[in-house]
Amino acid sequence: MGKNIAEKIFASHRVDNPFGDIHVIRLDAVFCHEITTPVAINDLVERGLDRVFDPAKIKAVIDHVTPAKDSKTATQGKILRDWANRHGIKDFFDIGRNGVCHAIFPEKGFVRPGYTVIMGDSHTCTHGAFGAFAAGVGTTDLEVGILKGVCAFHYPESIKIEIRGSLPEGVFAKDTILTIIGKLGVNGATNKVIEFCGEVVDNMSMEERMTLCNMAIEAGGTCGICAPDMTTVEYLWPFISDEFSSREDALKAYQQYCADPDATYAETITINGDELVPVATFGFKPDQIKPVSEMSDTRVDQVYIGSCTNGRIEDLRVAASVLKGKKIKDWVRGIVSPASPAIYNNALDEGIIKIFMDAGFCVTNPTCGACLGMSNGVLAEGEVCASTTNRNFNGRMGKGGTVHLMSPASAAATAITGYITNSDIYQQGGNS
Ligand SMILES: CC(C)[C@H](C(=O)O)[C@@H](O)C(=O)O
Ligand code: SF4
Repeated sequence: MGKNIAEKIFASHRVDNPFGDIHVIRLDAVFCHEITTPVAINDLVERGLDRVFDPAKIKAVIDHVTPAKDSKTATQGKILRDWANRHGIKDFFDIGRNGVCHAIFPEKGFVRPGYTVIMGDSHTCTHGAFGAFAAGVGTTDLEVGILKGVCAFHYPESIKIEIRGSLPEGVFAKDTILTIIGKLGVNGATNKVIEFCGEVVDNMSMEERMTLCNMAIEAGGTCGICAPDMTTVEYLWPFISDEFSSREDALKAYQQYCADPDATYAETITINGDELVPVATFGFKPDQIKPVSEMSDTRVDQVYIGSCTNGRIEDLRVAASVLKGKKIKDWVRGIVSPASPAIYNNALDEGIIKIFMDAGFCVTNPTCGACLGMSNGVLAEGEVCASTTNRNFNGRMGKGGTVHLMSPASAAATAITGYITNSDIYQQGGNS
């Protein structure tokens, strides 16, 4: 019987099947950040197990609150930093070189098709964009991963989501995934892998695929996943050109992880890309969505552009194309956090940072910060934020605050009017 992508990855990484549907798989990478890994480190130290399975396969970054805002966050950073130094973890990204984990790790070429990756972070599903099985885990799994390089999973069933046709002008990967979550509901993919396919996905850049996979967890999915293709190979080529004699060879090797034509799925959903419109969330769950055009009476206090969902260069480019030559509304606080130093640098070189600043945005260093209401843009009670992030939970960006999730284009248009606004009003041009 044919296999889907996750089944192929499990088949090639399985080291044990101790009972039932529990499968122990070998890990190609364990990613770490300063919020969840210190808990695991302290526990391992206390148990006399202060070891790592392979320092080259562990990648660590201080990203959630950086620069540290208080003693507590400084200590969390210190625990991660000391641990990385003590174990010779070379891929450790500290202040000045750090960025949001799910932006910086792919950018460094750390994720490849067919890889298995865990991290103590729910948006680890982002890395499935590369045709990898990447899942967020809790402290115990993280400790086992760090020590032994393995992780136990329930054998995952997959939901296939085929997005046909093409996206209309002004509709983006973010609108697509929000619409999908709206259809699935926040528990619609619980413990399942969401395999995205179809013409729309085939035509997406790696950044757009990351936006898609990033929010799989918001429908309960263990991982989002896209089949590796030439777009994947092109993105990875600077990192893999020593391994393969040509891009075609790389593609051939990676295609072993594409789904078989007769693969089976728990469910198959077909979406017509041509029918999608710009959407935003209302309420406190990511499946509560409405067309942006129906939300024009929602006034916002803050607009945030950043995060592992939409803080990449293509996101900043599209937002800047909306903002160029305009000023944001006087009552709006605009904040943009490029998700990594490379993104920040590119945005500087392309004149994007200047466009943001001229429009009245504050530009922060690369960090999660405002996304989870920890720093650099926390909301006050009763305030409303239009945000390119992935969670609109009650109080997410600050106690008593409300978050409306949307694309960078919609967020930029909203900053200009001060009310939730469709970028159509300002933007003529491409979909990039
Ligand atoms: C801090 C971390 C545990 C958390 C997560 O896992 O998602 C954070 O990244 C978030 O987005 O809320
Ligand atoms: S940017 Fe937001 S969602 Fe992404 S890892 Fe950081 S806190 Fe979590």
